[in-house]
Amino acid sequence: MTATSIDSRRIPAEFRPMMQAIAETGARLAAIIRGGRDLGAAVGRNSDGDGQKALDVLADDMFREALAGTGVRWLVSEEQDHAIEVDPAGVLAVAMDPLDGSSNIDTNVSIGSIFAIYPAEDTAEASFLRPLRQQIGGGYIIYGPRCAMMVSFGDGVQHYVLDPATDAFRIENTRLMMPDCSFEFAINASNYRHWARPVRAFIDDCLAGIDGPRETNFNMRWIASLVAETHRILIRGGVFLYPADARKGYERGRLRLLYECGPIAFLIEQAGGRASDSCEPMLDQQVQALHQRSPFVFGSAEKVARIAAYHDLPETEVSALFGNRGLFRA
Ligand SMILES: O=P(O)(O)OC[C@H]1O[C@](O)(COP(=O)(O)O)[C@@H](O)[C@@H]1O
Ligand SMILES: [Mg+2]
Ligand SMILES: [Mg+2]
Repeated sequence: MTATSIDSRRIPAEFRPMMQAIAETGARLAAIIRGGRDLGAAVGRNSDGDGQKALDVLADDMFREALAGTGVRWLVSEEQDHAIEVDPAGVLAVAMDPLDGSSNIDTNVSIGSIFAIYPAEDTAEASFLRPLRQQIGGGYIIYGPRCAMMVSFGDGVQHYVLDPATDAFRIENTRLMMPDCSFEFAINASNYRHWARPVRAFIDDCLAGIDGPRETNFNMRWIASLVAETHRILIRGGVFLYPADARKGYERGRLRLLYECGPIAFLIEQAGGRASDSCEPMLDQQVQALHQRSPFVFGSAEKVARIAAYHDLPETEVSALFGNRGLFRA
């Protein structure tokens, strides 16, 4: 059996061995997901208290083994409490969500792997506890009807698709730009009662459709796989929200800053969109802890700016009926 390859012509030389390892592991995982059984079996809990499925653990082991000897010094994973020194001679630091969307494993819905790349420093802390804007690369692999990869090294987003006939990730788009307008929003609406007023007000105004202040009908989507939502938004536009809410443990949202929000925000900005923690640009955030969570909003630039604007409204206006909100007065 030949090894999976990736068209590496647009990948800077220093990242090629690492990207080859990520591509090979992604293709192996795609094959396992296509044919596997019991991948969704519960096997334990990670340091953050999240349940681990068999595929979470398998993906974590596979990426860790594959990245040895590829220029990676430090590795952080959602499934590991602490950073691991993979190779003292490495010059890169990689933070990974090895398997994103694990609640969807049993249901045959798209899942993925997410990675953020930083320059390696002398310690794991210095390599990862830094502003997200210091990323030098980031991307994801999506295991869906097609296995595809989106990756950026700071010069646009490259879109690859795994061709099953050749076992090669061929490049589909060398500089993907997301549509700047769309009428789709993604949020887990079952949490409505727990949201802060500005989030409720934004969603109320979308739901009011043509009869509301936006005078437009919207569609709602929620896949519960960050990678799948990102892929749709990069291809078709729209906006994603996982805000902070009043549930215990969700005061800072659900998604992890270092290996979920950071790399997705990096890709979205590179594709012409915007990403925030609801108010401030996501890439301006400073990572304080490896498994820290953050509220996360991303997508078409205008929508992300609008959501931040709702947070600036005075309390009386977010509580008011939409017709009275200052945002919609001439
Ligand atoms: O189940 P919820 O609260 O809707 O959360 C869904 C979110 O959780 C996640 O599954 C978290 O990722 P993991 O599966 O890697 O823990 C995201 O992919 C998704 O956006
Ligand atoms: Mg995840
Ligand atoms: Mg995960």
